[in-house]
Amino acid sequence: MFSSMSQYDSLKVWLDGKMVGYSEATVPILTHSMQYGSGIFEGIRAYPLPDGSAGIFRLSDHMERFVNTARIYGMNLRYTKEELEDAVMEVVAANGLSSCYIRPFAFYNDDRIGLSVKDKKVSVYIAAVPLGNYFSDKNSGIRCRTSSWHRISSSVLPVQAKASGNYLNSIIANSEARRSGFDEAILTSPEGYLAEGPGENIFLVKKGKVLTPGDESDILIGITRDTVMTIARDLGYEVVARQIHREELYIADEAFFCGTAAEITPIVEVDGIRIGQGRPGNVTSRITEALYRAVRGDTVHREWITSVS
Ligand SMILES: CCC[C@H](NCc1c(COP(=O)(O)O)cnc(C)c1O)C(=O)O
Repeated sequence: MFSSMSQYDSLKVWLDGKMVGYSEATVPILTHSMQYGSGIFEGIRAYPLPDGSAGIFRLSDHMERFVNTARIYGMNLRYTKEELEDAVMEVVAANGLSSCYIRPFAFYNDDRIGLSVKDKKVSVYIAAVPLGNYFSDKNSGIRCRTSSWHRISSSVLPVQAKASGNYLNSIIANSEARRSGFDEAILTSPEGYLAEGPGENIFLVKKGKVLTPGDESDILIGITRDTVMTIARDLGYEVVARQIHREELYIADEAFFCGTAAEITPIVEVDGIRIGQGRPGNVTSRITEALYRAVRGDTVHREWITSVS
């Protein structure tokens, strides 16, 4: 028998418009999205603000991507972006979490066998859970390997949609990296250009310039990536989004992942080759400090913060 106990049992979840206890939010085991990876989701962080309230970071941008992902897959969410933003705020408030990771999820809540999604009910839930560092050795930097699996191509699946099925590509790459003794994978395109991590976007620093794969790359257009590009420009760095050859990783002065869960995680080694000094670089540290201030609402970008008390 599966254990019904979970570390989240005390939490409340928003499910199809109602707040329910975590252990009541269950679905039949033959549910379509459990069988075929047809769910869609978001990952959002809230950080404690000086007044003790929770500051949800770039809520509107995340929920816009969520509704866009549903649109790409033709899923009828039955809720507007604004209604879902209110629901996110309700979940954070109901759980009294000033610092948390928020997971909106939409899925085909129907357990009839078969791939077709026609006439299948779409359910939406929103959970908020405590989350610390995504990588345990985040501060000292992580060791990565380029994956033997390429990033999914937008000719195969919509890479700008945050859909569960995309994460099989992420999982197989991350598993290969971990099995071979590394902390994370770095995925490239079939042509050998840099793409991103399994759950993160990637940046390089070279001669003071901040580089990241361009929007035309097969990557999820990350919200933290956009934040980092804005912060880097605010700090006076030239930011270049372009196609990046894999080998540019090996000669970079600095490299780092960014994402809602990963925040900014320095990369100090790739495929056994030390990046820069083999420790987090100065540009990475300056951007990290500025992000730390931004998510706590004490910089010019107050529009990024939605406060929930
Ligand atoms: C398991 C997925 C976790 C999720 N990954 C986010 C993510 C990012 C960064 O996007 P953003 O900055 O908008 O978060 C980039 N690329 C991929 C494939 C991602 O899954 C996260 O919450 O960070």
